[in-house]
Amino acid sequence: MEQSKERIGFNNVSMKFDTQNGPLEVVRDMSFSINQGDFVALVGPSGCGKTTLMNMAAGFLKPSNGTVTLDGKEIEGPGPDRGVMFQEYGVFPWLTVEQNIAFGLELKNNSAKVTATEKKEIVERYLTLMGLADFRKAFPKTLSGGMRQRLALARTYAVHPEFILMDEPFGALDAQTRSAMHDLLLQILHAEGKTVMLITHSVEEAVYLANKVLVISARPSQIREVVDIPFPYPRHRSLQDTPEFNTLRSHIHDSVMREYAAQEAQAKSKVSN
Ligand SMILES: Nc1ncnc2c1ncn2[C@@H]1O[C@H](COP(=O)(O)OP(=O)(O)OP(=O)(O)O)[C@@H](O)[C@H]1O
Repeated sequence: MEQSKERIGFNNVSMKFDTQNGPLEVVRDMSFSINQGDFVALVGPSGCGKTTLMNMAAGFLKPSNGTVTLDGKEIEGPGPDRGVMFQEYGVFPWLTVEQNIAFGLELKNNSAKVTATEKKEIVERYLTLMGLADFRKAFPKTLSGGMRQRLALARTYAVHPEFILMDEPFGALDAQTRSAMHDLLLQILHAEGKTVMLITHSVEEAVYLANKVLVISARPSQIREVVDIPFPYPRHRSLQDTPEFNTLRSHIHDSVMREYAAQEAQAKSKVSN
């Protein structure tokens, strides 16, 4: 499939929530495309509406106005083509580590015909890749936050979704594991050619992983800036030490900080009114 074909489209999307304090306009008339093979990272101030946008792509929320489409058709609900990983990990506490990884494959079993042997191989592969092999029989509550996050990553990757939608997937990891998980994700994408939407608070992570970074404005959110990240894949960690990487990182960082300041100013003016 050609690289530039639109897969997920946000078309004049607006979102208003009814809250105890009246209507809250979270997203205003936003349009952007996620094309085949894109890795799109969304950065912006806390509470600006990034998770809301991801929920729309996942099919958990419908916009108040406008449409979110997949291959030109309006998204009506979640589907196995979109693997979603939320901030709060998304692992089932009543299943062991290996049962958690196998869970999505069992669901997929009906449609995509994963045999029992293949399922075992996939589970083993991700237990090893995520450093969880010694904990296969453990329940999530006995794992550290970082291990639970690795388990959630394993669950998301194991079902081989066409799209990976991730909300702060690496937030609970220590710096070394985070770095290893970045490289693992890049490897998987390189091998399997997926399309990714990532929400992150780390500008460095966004620039290292993505080919396009969207800077989202203070609420009501709009796209403040689209920054193309020109570094070819596969990428290596040494990229992060180059002047080109640092120039992009500081540019995006400044842009995000301006939006933080705008959001703070908005909040202060509400308090003083
Ligand atoms: N179902 C809902 N009902 C009412 N308000 C909501 C609902 N979902 C989200 N909001 C509000 O919409 C705003 C945007 O929330 P959202 O979680 O999308 O932001 P975010 O950019 O992902 O934040 P963060 O970076 O802190 O995770 C917040 O003010 C939140 O309180």
